Amino acid sequence: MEIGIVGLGKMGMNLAFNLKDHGYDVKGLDLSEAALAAAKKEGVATFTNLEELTASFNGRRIIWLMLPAGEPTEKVLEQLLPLLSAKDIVVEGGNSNYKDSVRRANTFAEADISYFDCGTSGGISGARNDACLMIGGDKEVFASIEQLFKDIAIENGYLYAGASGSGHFLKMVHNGIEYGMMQAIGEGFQVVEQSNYDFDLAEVARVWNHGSVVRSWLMEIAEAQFRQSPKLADYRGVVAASGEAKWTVETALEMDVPVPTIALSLFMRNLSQEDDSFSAKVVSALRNGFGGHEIVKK
Ligand SMILES: O=C(O)[C@H](O)[C@@H](O)[C@H](O)[C@H](O)COP(=O)(O)O
Repeated sequence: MEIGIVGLGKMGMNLAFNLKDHGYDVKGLDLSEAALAAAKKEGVATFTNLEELTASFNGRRIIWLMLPAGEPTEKVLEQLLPLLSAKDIVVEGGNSNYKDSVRRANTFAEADISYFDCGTSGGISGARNDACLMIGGDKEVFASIEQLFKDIAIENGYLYAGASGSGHFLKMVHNGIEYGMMQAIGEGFQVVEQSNYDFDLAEVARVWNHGSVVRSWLMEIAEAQFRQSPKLADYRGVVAASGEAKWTVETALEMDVPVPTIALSLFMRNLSQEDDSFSAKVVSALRNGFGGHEIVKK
């Protein structure tokens, strides 16, 4: 089966190799020469533009996008639409907002092109060997390409989630949960680290990974990181947020569903980006104003 991967970044490249391992005729497109060379070395046919990529198929095209969400994905989809034919298939595997996925699926449906939103989890190693996939789109067309998802996913690691948008909806909520779990692990280890005991954090993570309620992949990652850098002394506590937890909170607000843990986890990341927050300065000024409490000056 021929399949085109647009975007040979960390995720796309490994997905291409995963597909290659499963006998697919993989075609890769990227703007980076280094990425194209790396893909070619592993037997992926490489392309530098969508026209040539789409023209290279012998039959029904399956184009899998693995691009940063937002503008890059939107632009490529706009360019791709006129190059495809009825019955072709698009799989969008980035971290897109599910509302964008619904809109895009409707646009492609007008040209009789099936559009699947595919929430992809498991990081780089997942993309390479055993992905976790949440897929939204037409059920019958999904059945016709189900083997594709089965092949690249871990056993039991794919789900036909429902109508368009449902795949990215699930991935959005998944990432909200991810934020909450990571924040809780971070807070717990701060208490452990600042206690009067002389704990070896890697060893704490190790024992929690064996039989405890909180054993998990995240805890395994914590163990590995603490082994590399026992107190993370060379790290700064600055954490980015790509958008999905924010969408989870926005969606929950629209639905009147309380998500305090996910919301606070998101706010903690936002706060981590500020060296010295203005809100804390205001609180300090107010406290000084009514109580004469000391202001810590620069
Ligand atoms: O399930 C996954 O494999 C992850 O969720 C993955 O998608 C990644 O971690 C996010 O892109 C990071 O998101 P943040 O930048 O918001 O932490």
